[in-house]
Amino acid sequence: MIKIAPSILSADFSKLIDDVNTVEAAGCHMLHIDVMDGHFVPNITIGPLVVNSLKDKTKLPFDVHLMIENPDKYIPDFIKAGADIISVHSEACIHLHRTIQLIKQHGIKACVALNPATPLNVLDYVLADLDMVLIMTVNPGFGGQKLIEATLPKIKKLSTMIKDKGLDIDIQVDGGISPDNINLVTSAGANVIVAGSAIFNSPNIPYTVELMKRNGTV
Ligand SMILES: O=C(CO)[C@H](O)[C@H](O)COP(=O)(O)O
Ligand SMILES: [Fe+2]
Repeated sequence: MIKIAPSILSADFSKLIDDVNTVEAAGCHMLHIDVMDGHFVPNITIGPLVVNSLKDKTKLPFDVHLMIENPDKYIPDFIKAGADIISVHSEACIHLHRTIQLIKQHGIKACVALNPATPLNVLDYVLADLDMVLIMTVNPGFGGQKLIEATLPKIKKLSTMIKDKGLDIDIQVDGGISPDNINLVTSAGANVIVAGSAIFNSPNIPYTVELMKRNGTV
């Protein structure tokens, strides 16, 4: 079964909790929270204070996508704020193994995100420690971009790698995904689908979520 993770990057921040309640009622599975620092990516979004303010207002698990330099410094703050799974970018981690252990020591799930140009072999010696791998299908930094189709063979290759090793690891994809192209990523092997603009800019969010589930079923 695929899981839908709406990205609040495209929500209306002036009524954030209403938008969160809408996607929860629409049957989404987790809340994707994009954290950007203006250094690792050319955009600035939200920090632990905002994450914490949402925590007791929804039952959705918090999937925190850290697009920041030096993530080790902020991981404990995001865990205290309510993160249930944290994604760090391999490109931002000098000591990737240590960072993964830091997340897991706190008893939450760990995920490594890879930019479109980053090869899968950065995962060679850490894959078995992960709960999820995030394959970016756009260059991180902004919502509303077009899916880069060159990332599709990478999803497929990762799916084969995971099966060949007998591991149980989710494959998340993020960027440019809509009801019209979700089948491309799910048929390649992705099972956790992030969507920001396709969901929050939709005039009928429950219908769009339903369509994503239906079109994404392989
Ligand atoms: O991590 C991200 C951008 O760096 C966002 O999660 C992603 O872009 C979602 O937005 P959209 O579905 O509109 O592409
Ligand atoms: Fe994201």
